[in-house]
Amino acid sequence: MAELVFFSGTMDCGKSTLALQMDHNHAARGRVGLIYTKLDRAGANVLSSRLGLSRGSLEVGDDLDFWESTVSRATAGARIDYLVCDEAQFYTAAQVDQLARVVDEMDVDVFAFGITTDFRTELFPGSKRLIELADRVSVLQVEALCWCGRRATTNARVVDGQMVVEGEQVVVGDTAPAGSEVVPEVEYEVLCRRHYMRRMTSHAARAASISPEVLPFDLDVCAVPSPPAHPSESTRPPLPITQAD
Ligand SMILES: Nc1ncnc2c1ncn2[C@@H]1O[C@H](COP(=O)(O)OP(=O)(O)O)[C@@H](O)[C@H]1O
Ligand SMILES: Cc1cn([C@H]2C[C@H](O)[C@@H](COP(=O)(O)O)O2)c(=O)[nH]c1=O
Repeated sequence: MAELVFFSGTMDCGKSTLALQMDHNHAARGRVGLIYTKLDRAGANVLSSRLGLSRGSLEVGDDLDFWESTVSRATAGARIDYLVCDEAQFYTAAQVDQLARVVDEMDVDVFAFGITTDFRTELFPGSKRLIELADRVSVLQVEALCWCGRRATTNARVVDGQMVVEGEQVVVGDTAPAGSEVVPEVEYEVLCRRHYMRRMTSHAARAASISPEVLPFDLDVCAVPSPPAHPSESTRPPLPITQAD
């Protein structure tokens, strides 16, 4: 029986890589699928992974009706066993309903991939509907890590070097590679919840650790360890929020 599965996680946890692997594995067994994505960083009609793999794909526009499109392809004689749907957080709730209908009425598997929450820690519309409707929600096993070494569960947006919590929900962008000198206008950084709440990006933590103003505080708290973090970090006293801003 076909399934609607939502593979979810933070940015940079391997979703697009898994999407390409799922397609590869199913195609290798003779199944026929369609690959969809929306607003991939690499441009329209491409599903790309940071591991360097990419594939041509169908671009999802707001006016795409997955049900109509799948029915018309099948009616024209195409065989469709599964749909791979990347960047599904950007899909509309109606499109997720259409995907569920494709699963239930056409027996086509739908493998959807996307981040759950935006830079404000609020659900994206597509992810919200997928969590509501999916047969399974699978959190990716590869954990993206916060700079402190804890598991990252949030996606912070950094504009001109400052973490922001207001703005447009959709701004296509990338996470900064470690040690990168070039700072784009908008980038993202995955953080653990506690450092998200304190607005403590790796850059802010590094700045705090070298600022003379933090000298009266426990410098160890402000130090920027290279992951994995010191195991005792979870027992350290919390940094005052004012220091993180
Ligand atoms: N140079 C590299 N060597 C090994 N793994 C890498 C490298 N670059 C990226 N990765 C892996 O790729 C993951 C990001 O994959 P990607 O599919 O682009 O993520 P997502 O779609 O979730 O944003 C990283 O978490 C890391 O595990
Ligand atoms: C948090 C957040 C992210 N985005 C964008 C940034 C990227 O283009 C994609 C996520 O892609 P990935 O393959 O999972 O890295 O989403 C956004 O538009 N708004 C946000 O709040």
